[in-house]
Amino acid sequence: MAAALCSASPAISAAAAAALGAAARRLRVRVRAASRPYCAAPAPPRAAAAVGAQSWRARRRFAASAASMTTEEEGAGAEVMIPPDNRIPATIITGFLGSGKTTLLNHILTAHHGKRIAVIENEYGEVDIDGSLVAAQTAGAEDIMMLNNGCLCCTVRGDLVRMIGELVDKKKGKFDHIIIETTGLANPAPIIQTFYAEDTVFNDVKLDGVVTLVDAKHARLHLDEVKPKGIVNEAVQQIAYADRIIVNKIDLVSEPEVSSLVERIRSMNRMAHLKRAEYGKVDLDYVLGIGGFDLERIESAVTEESHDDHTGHEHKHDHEHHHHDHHHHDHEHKHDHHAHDHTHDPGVSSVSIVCEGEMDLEKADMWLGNLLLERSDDIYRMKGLLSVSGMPQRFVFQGVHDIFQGSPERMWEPNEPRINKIVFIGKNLNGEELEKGFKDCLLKK
Ligand SMILES: Nc1nc2c(ncn2[C@@H]2O[C@H](COP(=O)(O)OP(=O)(O)OP(=O)(O)O)[C@@H](O)[C@H]2O)c(=O)[nH]1
Repeated sequence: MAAALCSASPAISAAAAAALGAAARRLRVRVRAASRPYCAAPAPPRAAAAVGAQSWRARRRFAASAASMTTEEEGAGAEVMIPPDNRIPATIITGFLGSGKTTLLNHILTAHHGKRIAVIENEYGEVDIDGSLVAAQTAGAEDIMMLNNGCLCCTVRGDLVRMIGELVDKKKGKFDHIIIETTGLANPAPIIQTFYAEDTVFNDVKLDGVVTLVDAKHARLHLDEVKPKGIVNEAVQQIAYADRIIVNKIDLVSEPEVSSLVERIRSMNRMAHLKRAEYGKVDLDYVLGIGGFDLERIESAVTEESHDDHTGHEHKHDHEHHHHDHHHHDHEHKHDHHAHDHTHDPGVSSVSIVCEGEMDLEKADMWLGNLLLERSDDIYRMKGLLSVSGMPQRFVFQGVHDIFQGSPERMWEPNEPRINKIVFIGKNLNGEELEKGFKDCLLKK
């Protein structure tokens, strides 16, 4: 694994104190946490002290903490309570061996976007400065660091934490974005979790998004591969965790082949945006600056729009559609005729639920906590947006297995329908049960 800095232009605007303050006010939850509290940011500013204190006491209770945040806000003003999140964004690029990760990275590094990008490479096997680092140097890399190589998902996660820490300590102000390229054989879950579970990372760096490259020619083979019991199929996992999917190498296959692959991918992950590409050529704002809480796909699951190739900008909210209570499961969707076709992808699917009404945050917190206690192995990822009783902001949360984290986000617009959404991606999901659990957390009228 190695890191390189690629320079281009503006400075990081974040004042360190503000970033830490913001981090202190974002609450994290780890269901199977040890006794140590997980909100270990330095003492928060006075206005947020109550929130910070509550989150220290109750790891699984974003409800109580957020409620107190609202109360404070009524007197202090929303700007005081929810400062901008100035942490450095980090993007994870994952995808099976040879799917085009390095090609995409080169595309990003050599494009004109004005961002200075620090790259963390995870090479499996021999230490290898590959094409991306060469590109980084060509594009003006300031520094290259070599670390122990090995599989990022298991042996060198500590190295990842140290490396990010080092980048932040020594290079802060010299880069605006971190990109981590994983090995093709990595399960990205532990890497994603690093951004929530490691205080030193969480305070300074936020996960911007997970970009998964899919090799249009070979993906089927990898997805179909039956693994011994207990061994995960990395290709499936990489799709399940994605925020953005790039079906790459479409020049090598026919259109019907791509379409059927796209449909299969959609059945596993309805939350991610998906684009087709050759040589990783996508608009950069498709992969950088995603923002952790992009929930547009949840809408599209409801609106039944085209299954194909959305970009963040093409896909506008249509609030007309929010008026339906809806639970969506790929196996129950309009493609019912496919319901039992998916014998491969061992039960990996997504369930999305959208409903109107006000949430009881305390109840939702309990429900999610208990659900993850029982099912965290199967629930790979979840994201949600809540309309919370008495809270003027949208409350957003996301989780990766047994870690979930939530915080108030922007204010609700005056005429914006107050809806609640949640998406689960995982194995053996029971849509009805999840929907019932979620809706039971609504305040009864
Ligand atoms: N035909 C075709 N070849 C591509 C495309 N994208 C990438 N390649 C080629 O596929 C090969 C593998 O691409 P890489 O970018 O190295 O893939 P990777 O995912 O980084 O590979 P690993 O690091 O081994 O996991 C290279 O020879 C690329 O030039 C594409 O869209 N079409």
